Amino acid sequence: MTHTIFIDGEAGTTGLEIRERLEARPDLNLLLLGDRRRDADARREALNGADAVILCLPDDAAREAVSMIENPSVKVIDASTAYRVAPGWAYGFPEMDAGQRALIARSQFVSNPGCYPTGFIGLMRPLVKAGLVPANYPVTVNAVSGYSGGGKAMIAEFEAAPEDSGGAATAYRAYGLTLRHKHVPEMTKHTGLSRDVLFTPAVGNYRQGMLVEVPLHLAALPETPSVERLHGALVEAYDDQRFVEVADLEETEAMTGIEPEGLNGTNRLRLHVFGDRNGEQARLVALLDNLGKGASGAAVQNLNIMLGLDEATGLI
Ligand SMILES: NC(=O)C1=CN([C@@H]2O[C@H](COP(=O)(O)OP(=O)(O)OC[C@H]3O[C@@H](n4cnc5c(N)ncnc54)[C@H](OP(=O)(O)O)[C@@H]3O)[C@@H](O)[C@H]2O)C=CC1
Ligand SMILES: CC(=O)N[C@@H](CCC(=O)OP(=O)(O)O)C(=O)O
Repeated sequence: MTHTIFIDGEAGTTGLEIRERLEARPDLNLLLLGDRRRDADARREALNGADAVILCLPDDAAREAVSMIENPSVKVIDASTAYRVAPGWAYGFPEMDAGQRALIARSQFVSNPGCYPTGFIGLMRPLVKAGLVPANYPVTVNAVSGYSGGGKAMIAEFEAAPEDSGGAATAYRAYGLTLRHKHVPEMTKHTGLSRDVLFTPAVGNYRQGMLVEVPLHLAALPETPSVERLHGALVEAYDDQRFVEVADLEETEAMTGIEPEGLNGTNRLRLHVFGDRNGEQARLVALLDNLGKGASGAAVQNLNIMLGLDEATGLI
């Protein structure tokens, strides 16, 4: 059986990556609008005629697309921030809880997680659930992303020829300085924290890949958990998961650095627990491709789950 898929936003950064992952699949038929992709009538027809639609649009355009869908049998995956904490939408992070995959499978509306939240929730949710980090703990999350995270506009900024931009793009930029980044609500809600996380993102002068970090003073946590205990909680949470892995402690102890491009082109998320020798501090670090498990890879994984296909089809 062939399923018909429509990607609204097919020519954007996320849309193009999804298209690449789906185009070669014989089990799927892609509906492409080409030059008619901004035509409201063409979009409405495609949005209601496909078996599944993936919205790769800015938030307002995603809300508009959802309002056009009248066919209750169309499965909807939204890659934007619009519905990530909205009632009636399942959060598309299948590994985050034992029942999440089944919830995604039976939902009509699934919101694809943000790239930074995928790393952060992956690290923190099991620790909060295990009681190692209290729900009201003041958590800080520091992160760096490649510039493709900012979509077409940021790619154009960073890849502009010097003669067009008046000089080379910056090497590194801290942003989100008002501390009200759009990812804070989903990061807080889906880890089970009661206090907004303090999020300090940055963008570097490389195309894709990201590191998401949480530094912890272990003595400030109940029972001063050891690095081994934090690591054990993560290992237990992701046992047998294909796309989420926890690096061995021996491996992390031998590492002298970690680079954000290490999982590019994959749908994988790797979690590390670094710690000091006295067991007083830990540095949790998630590595992922912002366009892989952080966006397009995750969308394809959710699509497979929602259509009842092998979850790994078309993914690395
Ligand atoms: N880049 C990333 O790493 C990630 C992105 N996301 C989210 O995915 C969504 C898409 O982001 P991204 O691919 O980076 O963005 P881009 O800017 O690269 O692409 C956006 C696409 O949306 C289309 N579009 C914009 N406005 C409208 C509209 N009013 N009606 C119809 N189409 C419209 C554009 O069409 P046209 O081609 O005609 O300009 C373009 O194809 C965003 O919500 C973003 O937050 C989520 C996780 C990671
Ligand atoms: C480098 C950069 O600008 N990154 C984007 C996040 C990309 C992303 O995850 O998009 P969603 O918001 O849809 O999740 C930002 O911080 O807004």
